[in-house]
Amino acid sequence: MTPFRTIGIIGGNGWLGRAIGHALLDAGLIEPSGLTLSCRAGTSATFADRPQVAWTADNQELVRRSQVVIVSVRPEQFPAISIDARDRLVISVMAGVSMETLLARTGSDRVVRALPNAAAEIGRSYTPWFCSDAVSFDDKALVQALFESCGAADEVGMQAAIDYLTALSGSGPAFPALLAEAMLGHARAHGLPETIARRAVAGVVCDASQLLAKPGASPGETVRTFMEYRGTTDAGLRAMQDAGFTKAVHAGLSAAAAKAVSMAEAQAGKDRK
Ligand SMILES: NC(=O)C1=CN([C@@H]2O[C@H](COP(=O)(O)OP(=O)(O)OC[C@H]3O[C@@H](n4cnc5c(N)ncnc54)[C@H](O)[C@@H]3O)[C@@H](O)[C@H]2O)C=CC1
Ligand SMILES: O=C(O)[C@@H]1CCC=N1
Repeated sequence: MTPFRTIGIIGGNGWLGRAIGHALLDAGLIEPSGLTLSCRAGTSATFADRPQVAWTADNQELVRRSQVVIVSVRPEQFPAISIDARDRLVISVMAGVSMETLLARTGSDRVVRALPNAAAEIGRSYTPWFCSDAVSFDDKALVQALFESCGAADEVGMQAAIDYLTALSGSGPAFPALLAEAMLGHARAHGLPETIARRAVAGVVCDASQLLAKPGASPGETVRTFMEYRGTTDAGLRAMQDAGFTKAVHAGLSAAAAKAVSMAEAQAGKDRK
């Protein structure tokens, strides 16, 4: 199935742009000759194994060649990009750039605000997306297929949910990394050999966490089941809670969500000036 004939990724050389490009090609959603990527140098060794993929430094040229335009530059790089993308389906994956800003700066009325995460690189992103009124039923099916090539995806009906989820699932891959780093530091301080410490931490954070992916699994029930042993895990969980674990997680998510909102307001403010 190749539902897209032409797609362009502005910032196709970046972490997320590259991951999306690879996912689309690997899923067979686009032929290499239908994919155009832009970067400031105008060429890159990325996708060298697929020489039909086109590179350009000219983002308007990318728009000209593409029915679907994905914007994947950093939010602070977006104001420097001047494109007229009317009649194109525009998909932004940028954190903290509002629908209103995207509509105003791209000239398109068919705009999607999506928030994948870094696990797109391994086909395991969770990507919520929100769209403007003019996005058609067929466009929506394409957007869902596009992000399912990177993992799981859901349309959400409220833009505010995207700002919130920017924090929860967009930034999310960094949070288990922080937990793993804290565990590693503790294991090292207890004299564990580095290899064993790393294997033990990966065993917990990457492997044992998959218990939560079992059908019907519930994080709350898992915690309660462990606590019922009144043993080592219960002692550990209680000490973590007493030290403010849940409070720290909630504070982190609130700070990240507030940052997404303030970034969007700052971009909109620049447009009003
Ligand atoms: N990396 C992540 O985990 C996630 C990133 N995002 C969003 O995705 C966007 C991209 O993030 P990353 O890929 O991580 O950043 P990145 O810095 O790796 O990639 C951005 C790319 O855009 C290129 N670029 C900058 N200006 C350009 C221009 N005028 N024309 C063409 N290319 C240009 C840069 O050279 C770079 O290769 C950001 O807005 C970020 O908020 C969203 C969710 C997760
Ligand atoms: O940290 C950031 O701003 C971006 C958005 C989500 C992940 N990375």
